[in-house]
Amino acid sequence: MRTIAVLGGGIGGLAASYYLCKSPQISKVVVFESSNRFGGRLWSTRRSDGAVFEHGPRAIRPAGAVGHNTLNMVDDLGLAMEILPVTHSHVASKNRYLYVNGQLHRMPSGISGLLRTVPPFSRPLLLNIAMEILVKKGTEDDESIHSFVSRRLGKELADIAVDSLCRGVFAGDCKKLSVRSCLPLLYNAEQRRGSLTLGLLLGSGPNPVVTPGPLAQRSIKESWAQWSLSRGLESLAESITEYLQQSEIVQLHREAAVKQISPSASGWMIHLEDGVISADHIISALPAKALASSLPPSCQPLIQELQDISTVTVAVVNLEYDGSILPVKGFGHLIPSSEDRGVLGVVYDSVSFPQHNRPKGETTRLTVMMGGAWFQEEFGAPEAVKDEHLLARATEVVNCHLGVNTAPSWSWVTLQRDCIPQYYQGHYRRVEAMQRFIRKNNLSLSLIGSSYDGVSVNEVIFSGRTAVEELLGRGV
Ligand SMILES: Cc1cc2nc3c(=O)[nH]c(=O)nc-3n(C[C@H](O)[C@H](O)[C@H](O)COP(=O)(O)OP(=O)(O)OC[C@H]3O[C@@H](n4cnc5c(N)ncnc54)[C@H](O)[C@@H]3O)c2cc1C
Ligand SMILES: C=Cc1c2[nH]c(c1C)Cc1[nH]c(c(CCC(=O)O)c1C)Cc1[nH]c(c(C)c1CCC(=O)O)Cc1[nH]c(c(C)c1C=C)C2
Repeated sequence: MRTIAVLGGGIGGLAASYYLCKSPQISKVVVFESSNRFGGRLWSTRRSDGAVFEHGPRAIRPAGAVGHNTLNMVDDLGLAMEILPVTHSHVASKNRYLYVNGQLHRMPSGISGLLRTVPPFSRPLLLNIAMEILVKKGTEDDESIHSFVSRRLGKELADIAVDSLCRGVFAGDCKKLSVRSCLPLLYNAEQRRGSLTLGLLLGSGPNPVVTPGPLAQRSIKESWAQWSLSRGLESLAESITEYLQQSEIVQLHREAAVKQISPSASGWMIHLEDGVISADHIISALPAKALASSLPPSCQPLIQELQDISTVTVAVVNLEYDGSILPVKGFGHLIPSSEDRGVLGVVYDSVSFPQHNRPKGETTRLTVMMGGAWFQEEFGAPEAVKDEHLLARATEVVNCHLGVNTAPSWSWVTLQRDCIPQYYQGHYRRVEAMQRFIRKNNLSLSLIGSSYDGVSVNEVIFSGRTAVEELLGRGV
């Protein structure tokens, strides 16, 4: 008879609860979420005319073990009918742009793109790739992404392409982010094969294996590059919530902020605003700093490591324009920090997912993402920044980069505060130290969510599954 408390009702906490309630070994699962809704960063607006806008994640990758795992869950939840796939041959998969020197440049792709000199790069990228095989293996146990890529592929690629990609995934600074924690595939390729090219061709070590179910098999057969859901990605969180509500062993609490957790003879006492609940084990899916502020002083070394995990704030501005206004078609464009520090990129949502456009009359939906690691220096303190200022900057970018001089017919500004953890150099050591502390002190505590081993929705869901498997493996 075991009670598991799940702290945090974002996709990480929901996924862990989903896996827990599939196990006959568990008798009770109690989920605590501080806000009035589940889903955390998964947040979709469904307008009454049928249009859908994402204020958080907008597309999930189907590939690999973590991608198959999420699709297996989607299938199990009965959401397969709602899936919106984007195949590799779709224009949104083929075309991604960089905005450099005041112009949009299509990112090189395919063999022909690598053989030619494609601006903004000054020579064919195949040369960088060919030379990479000859570069000696690094000696550091971790390195910034910028330093790693400069060393192996050249400074130009690091300054433009990799700088932009880090902004388009982590909203972060590639000179601070860790290659080992953010791009483990590339780090392992160098470690195991001495080269990225060889590592990617020959494989670079064991990966988790997940048997693809029918939907994941369909994604392979049809060559999907990304997917969303017809009612937006928040419906994944809503479906898990509905599934959990039907389970007799799950209790879901909204507006239930965890204030303090303290050890007890059998596990933990969880202190809320209006009461105390006991649990045998805690799965924390809280942001690292929120967990740090709840832990007892006896956990000081763990508290310190958790507090030291930085996060960044992203301003997300959804824009809708009447008509078809884009000069190019594709996923969107990224902006390197050398071009504009404050604006990270623009997603052309209506190209990837036209199904989310309102059904009547042609419209274009865009999302401008701003801030990230540069938020404070560009916009000031997040609590003081005005929505009108963010909206004005976003529409100015659309005008300047895409030549759109009409005003949007609809807009929405969201400030996603402290939303993407930054895995700085040495992050892997921090995670190892936290796990060591938990083991050494026999704490009945699992850490999941985006603060530790991957920020994508797939990785966060997989972290929930792994924690539950480890817990059950210990015979809880
Ligand atoms: C703008 C943006 C775009 C993104 N785009 C993509 C994308 O395209 N594809 C992709 O795969 N990923 C994307 N991501 C990343 C992904 O969405 C997140 O990393 C992931 O959703 C994080 O899930 P989580 O459960 O770890 O954290 P969260 O969603 O932050 O959940 C944590 C939960 O804990 C709750 N909480 C906090 N404190 C307490 C407390 N004291 N007591 C109780 N509850 C508490 C919070 O309210 C929250 O609900 C994006 C993220 C952002 C911000
Ligand atoms: C401009 C800012 C951002 C854009 N998306 C995100 C930010 C901060 C957040 C984000 N995007 C992706 C992920 C998940 C990563 C994963 O491993 O699945 C997250 C957290 C997906 C993604 N987006 C881009 C890339 C290269 C990736 C990685 C996966 C893939 O190759 O599909 C590029 C990209 N992101 C944004 C734009 C405008 C853009 C490129 C044109 C928006």
